[in-house]
Amino acid sequence: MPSGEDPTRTPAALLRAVAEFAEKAAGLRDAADSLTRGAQRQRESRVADSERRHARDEAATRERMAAEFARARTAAQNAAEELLPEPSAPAGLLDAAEYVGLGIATHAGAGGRADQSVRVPAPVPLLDHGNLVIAGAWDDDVGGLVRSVVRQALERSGPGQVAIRGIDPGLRAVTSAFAPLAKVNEDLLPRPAGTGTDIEQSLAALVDDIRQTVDTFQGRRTTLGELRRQTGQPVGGYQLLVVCDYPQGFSEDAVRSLVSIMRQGPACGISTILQYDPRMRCGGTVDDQSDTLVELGNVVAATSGRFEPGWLPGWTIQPPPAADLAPAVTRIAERAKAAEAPHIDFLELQPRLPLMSDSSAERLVATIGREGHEPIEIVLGDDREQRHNILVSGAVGQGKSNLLMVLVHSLAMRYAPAELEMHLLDFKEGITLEPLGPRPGSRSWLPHARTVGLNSDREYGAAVLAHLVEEFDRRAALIRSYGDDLLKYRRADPSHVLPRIVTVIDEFQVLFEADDEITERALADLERLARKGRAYGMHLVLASQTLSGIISMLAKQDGIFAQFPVRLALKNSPSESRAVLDQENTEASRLRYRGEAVVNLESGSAEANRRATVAWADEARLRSLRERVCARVGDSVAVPVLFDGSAAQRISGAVGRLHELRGRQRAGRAARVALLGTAIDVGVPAVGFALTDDHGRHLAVVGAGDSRYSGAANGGGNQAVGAVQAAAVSLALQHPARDCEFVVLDLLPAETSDTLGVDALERTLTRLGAGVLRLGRTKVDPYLRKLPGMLEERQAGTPGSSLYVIGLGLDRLRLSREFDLSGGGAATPADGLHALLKHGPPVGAHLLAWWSSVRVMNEHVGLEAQDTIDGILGLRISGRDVQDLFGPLVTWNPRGPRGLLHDRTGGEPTTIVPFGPITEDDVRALTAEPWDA
Ligand SMILES: Nc1ncnc2c1ncn2[C@@H]1O[C@H](COP(=O)(O)OP(=O)(O)OP(=O)(O)O)[C@@H](O)[C@H]1O
Repeated sequence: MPSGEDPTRTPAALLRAVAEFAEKAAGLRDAADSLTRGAQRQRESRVADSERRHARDEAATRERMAAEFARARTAAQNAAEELLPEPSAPAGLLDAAEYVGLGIATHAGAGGRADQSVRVPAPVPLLDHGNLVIAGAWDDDVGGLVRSVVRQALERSGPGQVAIRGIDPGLRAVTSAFAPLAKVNEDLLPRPAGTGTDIEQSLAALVDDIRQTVDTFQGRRTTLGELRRQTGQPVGGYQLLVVCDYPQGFSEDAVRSLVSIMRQGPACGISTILQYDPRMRCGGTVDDQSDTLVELGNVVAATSGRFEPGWLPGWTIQPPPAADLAPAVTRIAERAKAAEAPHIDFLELQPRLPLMSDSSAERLVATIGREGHEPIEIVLGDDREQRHNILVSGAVGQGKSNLLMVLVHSLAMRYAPAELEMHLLDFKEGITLEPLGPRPGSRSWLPHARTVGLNSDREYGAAVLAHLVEEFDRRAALIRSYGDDLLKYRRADPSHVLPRIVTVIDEFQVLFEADDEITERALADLERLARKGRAYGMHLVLASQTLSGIISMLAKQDGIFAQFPVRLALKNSPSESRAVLDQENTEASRLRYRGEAVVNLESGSAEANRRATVAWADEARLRSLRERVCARVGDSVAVPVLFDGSAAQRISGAVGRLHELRGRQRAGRAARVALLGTAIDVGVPAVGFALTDDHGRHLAVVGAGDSRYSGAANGGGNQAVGAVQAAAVSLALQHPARDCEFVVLDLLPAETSDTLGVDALERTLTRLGAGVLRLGRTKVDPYLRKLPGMLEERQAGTPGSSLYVIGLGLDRLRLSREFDLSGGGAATPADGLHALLKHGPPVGAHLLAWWSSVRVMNEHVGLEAQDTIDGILGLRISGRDVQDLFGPLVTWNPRGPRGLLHDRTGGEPTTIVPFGPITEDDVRALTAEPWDA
C-alpha cells in the first residue's frame, strides 16, 4: 500500500466492507422481518393493554432498522463501486484490473421475497491480488462467466498489458472470442495448451516468469502493480491464466507448477481463473493438491447456472447477461495495437554531465532508456567488454526511429565532435534524420554528423562504406604501431586526438537487396568494418525492420552478426525476434507497447534479456539541444554533408564546383565540363561530361523527361530539359570571356515549350552574358542546312567562340533524305546534324541534345555518324535500351530522379541525380553570384 493511503480504503478493506455491509444489510432485513412477524403475532393474541404501545415501538424500531438497512446497503454498494468504478476513460498503460465484477450478488432476504432482497455488485480481486476458482462442471453459464471476467481484465487494464494463457484440454475454446488480440501480438493470445506436455511447458514458462519478476523485486515485498506505480513504467506485463476442466490433462508436475503460480503469481502479475470440476478425481497427489488450489483463490460454486460466492454464504451471484463480445474485443485489440510507452523525458534521463565534456578515448556511452528505476546504458568500444557494434530491429511503427534518435543525441550530448563523428544513413522514405542535416536559416543540425543520407540509394550506402574503409586504412596506418590500440595511440601524445566514428544505417538490408556488384562491395566493406573497426574507434549501428530476410546471406559471411553483440529489439514477430536476438529467443515478440525494447548485450542469448522503456525523443527538446551544441561548436566544425535521394538537385547548389571550373578556364587549363547532376557519393560533388576538342565530344540526354521529380516550384519543368539546361548554364559560366554562343533548336510542342523550361534557359544564358539564338520549329531546318558550311568556315579559319547547339525534343526533327532534284548537292538537315556530330568538336562546336526515344536518336545519328556521341545520360529508358546504349552487361532500373551517365571513352556508367529544371531561385542565385570576385 503506498504510504499515506487510508487503510480503510485499500481494495482489500473495501472488499471486506462490501461483504460486511452486505451481510449487515441482509441481517437487518431478516431482523426487521421477524419483528414484523412478532408484531403480527401480538396483534393476533390481542394483548389489549399493551397493543397501542407496542404498535408505536414497532413502528419506531422498524423505521430505525430500515434506515440502517438502507445505509448498510448503500455502503456496500459504494464500496463495491469503488472497487469497480464505471470506466470513464480507457485504462491508462499502468492500470491493471485489480478487481473484476462477477455480477450482482443477491441475498434473498427472509422468506425469499423479492422485495426483501439485498443486491450489491460482486467484485472479486484479480490482477496483483488473487485468483478466481469456479468450482463446478463446465457449462455455457460457466463459459459466459469466464469470458466476462477475461473481458473485464482486458478492459480495466492498460492496453496490451494483459496476455491470456489458456489451458484447455476439453476444447472449450473459451478464449477464442478474443482472437483479434493474437493478430495484434501473438503473445497476447497464444494457442491454448491442450495436452499433457504442452500444459506442463506452458505452466513451467509461467513459473519462470514469476522467478524473473521476483528478481526484479530485489528482495522487496511488493507487487508488480506497485513496482509499476513507483517507477511510473509499465514494467513487465500481466498474464491471465485461464484453466478449463481442471484437473483433466494435469500431471503431478503440472499441478505443482499450478500451485506455485496461484500462490506466488498474483503479486508477480500472473492471476489464474481456474474452472475446476470437483467430481473429477485423478487420484494421488493431484487430488491432494487440488484441495490446496481451492484455498488459493476466491471460490464461486457453480451448479446449473447458479453461482454461490464462497465469501458470502447464503448469497447467489447473477452474472451479467451474455452479450456480443465482438465490438468490445475489436476495441481492446485496437487499443493494444496503438499502445505506446509512457514518455520518459530524454533530457531528464541523461546523466548530469557538462555538455560534450567526456572523452571517447576508452569508450562511448549512451543512455537510452530505463528498466524500472535503472537507466539503461549502452557502452561501445570498451576493450574489456568487447562490445563494439549494435544491431537494432523493430516492426514498422514500434519506435526504431525514436530509439536511433535517442542513441545519436545521447552520444552527441556527451562527446564533442572532436571526440565523436557520425555518419547517419537512412534507406527508407522517411524524415527521421532530416533535422540532423543542415537547413537554410536554422543552426540546429548535428555538428557531429559528417554525412546525413536521407532516402539513400544503395550506391550512396556503398560509397559511405567505401569512404569508411578508406578512413579505416588511414587509421590503421596511424595506430598499427601502437599495437592496434586506440587508447595507447591517444595516450602516447596529447596531439593524438582521433574521434570515434559511429555509423548508423537505418533499413540497412536495402543495401543488399540485389545480387549485384554493389551488394558485393558493400558486404565486403561492412564485414571489414564490423570485424576490425573497433580497434580504430569505428562502430556500426545497423537497424532493420526485417532482418530475417537477409540473415542467411549474412550468416554466410562467417557469422558477421557475431560482431554485433549489442542487440536492441523493439516489438516484432517471433521470427524477427529470433533473427535479431537468437534462435531460441522470442522475447521481442512478447513486448507490449511502442517504445518498449529488449536490451541484450550478449549477442541475443535469452538469459541476458532485459526489458526497457526507451526514452522519448521529443523533436522540440532535441532541436533545442542541437541548437545549444551548434552554438557551442560555432564554425569550428564543418556543416554535415546532406545527401537527400528524394530531393531534386539544383545547379545553383553547385556554385562551388562552378567557381572551381571557371577558375580553371581563367588559368587557361583543362576542358570545360557540362555539369549534369550530383554523384551518389560521399561529398556529393557535381559531375558532368567534359567537352574537349576531340571527336565525339557531344552529349545526348535520352529517355522520357519526367516532370514528377522536379517539384512544384518548377511549374512542371521537365527533367530532361533540366539536365540540358544545367549543362548549358555550366558551360556558359566556363567562358569568363563570354566567348560562346548557344543555338537552341526548340522542337518542343509550342504550347509547352516555355513551361518546359526553354524560356528559363534563354533568360539565364542571356543574363549570364552568353549569346543565345532560339530557333523555333520552322527555323531549325534552314539552320541545319547551313551548318556544314559554317563548320567548314570554322575549319578554314580560327574557330573563335565556342558553339553549343542545344537540341530540345529532337524526336520531332524530320530527317528524311530529300531527293535532290538539282543534283547540286545542297545540304539537307540530316547533313547538318551529321556534319556537326562528325566535325564539330575540333572546331569548338558541340551538340547537347535531348531525344526521348533511343530508337529515334539512333535513326537520326544513322550509320554516317555512328559512335560520334561519347556522352550519354539515360533517364527513363527500357532495359533493352540500357543495354543498347551502355553495353550488353549493364543492368539499370530507371527510378525516381536518377540518370545513368556514361562517357563512352572510358569508365563505367554511373548513377547520378540529375539537376532539376532551373527555377527562378536558381536564376536569382546564379546571376547574383560574384563570379569574378
Ligand atoms: N520510446 C517511446 N516512448 C513513447 N512513445 C513511443 C516511443 N517510441 C515510439 N513511440 C510511439 O510510436 C510511434 C512510432 O515510433 P517511430 O517512428 O520511432 O517508429 P518506427 O519503428 O521508426 O516506425 P517506422 O519504421 O514506421 O518509421 C511514435 O510516433 C510514438 O507515438
